[in-house]
Amino acid sequence: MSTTTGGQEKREFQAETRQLLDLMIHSVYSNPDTFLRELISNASDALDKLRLAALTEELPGVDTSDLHIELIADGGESDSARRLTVTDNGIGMSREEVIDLIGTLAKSGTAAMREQLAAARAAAKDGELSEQASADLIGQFGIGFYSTFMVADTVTLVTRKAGEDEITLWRSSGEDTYDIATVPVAEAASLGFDGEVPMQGTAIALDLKPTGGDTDLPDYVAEHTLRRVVRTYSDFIAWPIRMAVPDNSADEAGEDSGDDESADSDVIDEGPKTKEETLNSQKALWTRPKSEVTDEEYTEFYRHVSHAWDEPAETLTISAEGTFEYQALLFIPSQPPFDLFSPDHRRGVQLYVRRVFIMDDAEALIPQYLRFVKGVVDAADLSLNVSREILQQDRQITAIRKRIVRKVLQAVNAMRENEREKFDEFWQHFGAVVKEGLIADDANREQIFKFTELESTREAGEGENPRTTLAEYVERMAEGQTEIYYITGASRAAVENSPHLEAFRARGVEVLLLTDPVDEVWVDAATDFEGKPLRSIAKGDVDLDKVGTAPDAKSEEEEKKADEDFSDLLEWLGGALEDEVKQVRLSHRLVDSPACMVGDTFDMTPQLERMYRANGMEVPTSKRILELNPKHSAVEKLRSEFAATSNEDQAARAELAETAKLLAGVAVLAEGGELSDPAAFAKLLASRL
Ligand SMILES: Nc1ncnc2c1ncn2[C@@H]1O[C@H](COP(=O)(O)OP(=O)(O)OP(=O)(O)O)[C@@H](O)[C@H]1O
Repeated sequence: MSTTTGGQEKREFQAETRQLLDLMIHSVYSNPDTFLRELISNASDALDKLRLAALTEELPGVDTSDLHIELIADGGESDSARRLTVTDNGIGMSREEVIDLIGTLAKSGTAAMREQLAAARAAAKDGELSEQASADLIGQFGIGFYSTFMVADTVTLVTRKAGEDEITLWRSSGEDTYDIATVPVAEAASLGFDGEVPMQGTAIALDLKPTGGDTDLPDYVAEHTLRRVVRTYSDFIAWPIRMAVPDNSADEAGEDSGDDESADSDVIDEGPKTKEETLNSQKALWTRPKSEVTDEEYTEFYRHVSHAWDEPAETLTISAEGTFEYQALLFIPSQPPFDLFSPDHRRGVQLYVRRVFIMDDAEALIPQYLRFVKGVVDAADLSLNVSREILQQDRQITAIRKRIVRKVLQAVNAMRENEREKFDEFWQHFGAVVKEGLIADDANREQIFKFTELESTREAGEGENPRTTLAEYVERMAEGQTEIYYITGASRAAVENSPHLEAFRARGVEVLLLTDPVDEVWVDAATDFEGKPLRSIAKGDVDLDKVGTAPDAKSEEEEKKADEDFSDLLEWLGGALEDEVKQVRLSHRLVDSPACMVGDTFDMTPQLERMYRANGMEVPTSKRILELNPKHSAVEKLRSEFAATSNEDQAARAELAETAKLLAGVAVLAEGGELSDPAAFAKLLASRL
């Protein structure tokens, strides 16, 4: 909803944005300093974009001679009249961009944000979020511009998009609405902004909250505070961050200053003399040796490039000289972004060419399965005009990507070997993503397998890792076992209780329990490990005769007899259930359960079919095989009743067919599957109670 008066409007924030603002204003985030990092980071991006636009001649004639960020600290008349303004002469924003980017939360984040906020509120006492819960939320969504409301009562943004003749003012005190006004440049004064209107770029003026009281905020117009915050969080920013500071040099220079001194003396009456100082060192972090950079500097740089608020789990530096000269500074995050599995997730690292920013999210540098890796690659020999399409085919980029992949995989492996807890967290957050590499990256599959940890039926001892690598699994394989057994399914609880496992359990044979959706796919792509085939225990026939130790091994004669005894029943059932299953046979994998469903070796599992369908693909439903346990009383009863009746007795046969359908339904439920017609099954079951 909005009210319009000419170019001026009062607009309401979206519900999510309002909730977020409320969170910002009413819960004190543990580190209010970060608002300045966010503003400087945005300003730096705006300067990068302007320089790039000028380089690629999108915006010819734009002034890039003195691109910089400026902090204007105004102590005002009293504590409550202090104002800090952050300006940049970068790309600026159009009115629409201000509404879209500043007035609204990033679109991809809104739904996720809404859910998380609701969940956090539901979990909180009286709907009030704790400091930690707010910090977690802020941390996950990286709230950028809105963090200004931690320190300011009113925020005013004035901006002019490069190449446009309008200036837009946006103002809000973080409640339900914001004001927005757009005027032609010539009428900038009519905006009523009581600061300097930028003729290029953006100015963000913060009318600061008082320093005393409950909030206990630092004084963000004090020189020492601003110096400290810039040094701590933004030292590496490539653009100068300037501020006017008291100039004592004139006093020290004494008479030598001559004419200048007397010229300046006119100004002295207006207040103390100041000079512009650059507060940051501007050193690109990736050009500095790792030993000279502190962890804090890396952390802040990581937060700048990734728009994240967590700590990096690993920091990797790569440097190459010779034919392809480049440097890379890469990070493995400790927390996953909320959209890691969303198709909109932006992948890739920033690309620079000789310190000049070229593009964000250069996906050609990182494969999809390492999409969580963030950072910078600075390549010496690329054209500044390089496009995404060209990057995809560039030999140098291919070589860099290969090296990055190798380095990241090595780092993950080292983490597993040396830092168990860190690896556990990494695997919990990113394991399912890395496993996509088992499908997509044949060349590195072996390397990925080294640290791919999977759940299994093995009972881990106290303090032991409950997951296993394939190499560890192979070492423990039972006597006579030549294949790696696994079962896939929707959850551990579902697969763990699946009837398919019974014979394996009885023989003490370990089975991998694979419950990530991606597992369904990589097991088909990576058909073996160290020459041992991977084998689904829910597909094909299993022959466990020579594997492990059977508690009640049946002799060949016994098996032959069972086959003979059941052959008529099985044949008849094949016909009676032909709409539901493609075959009915006796099982070698059941011990306690009466029946289970299996697929043919190359059939898709029902979960995989569902996954493909969820992704909009058309997949026919493949019929499965019903296996019966001849030792189970229900199956034995079915056999004897079948033997005691004839085909002529239609009512009796219909009843037997129903019993078989019940068994088939039970088999699906037991593996945690979905019945094709639950209502019919329920009705049938109820009629037998
Ligand atoms: N000084 C600025 N100049 C030009 N555009 C800006 C400026 N500040 C913000 N923006 C635009 O507004 C967008 C939103 O900024 P905001 O800080 O809220 O989020 P962000 O930086 O994109 O990401 P995150 O929320 O993850 O920090 C930016 O992406 C940018 O397009």
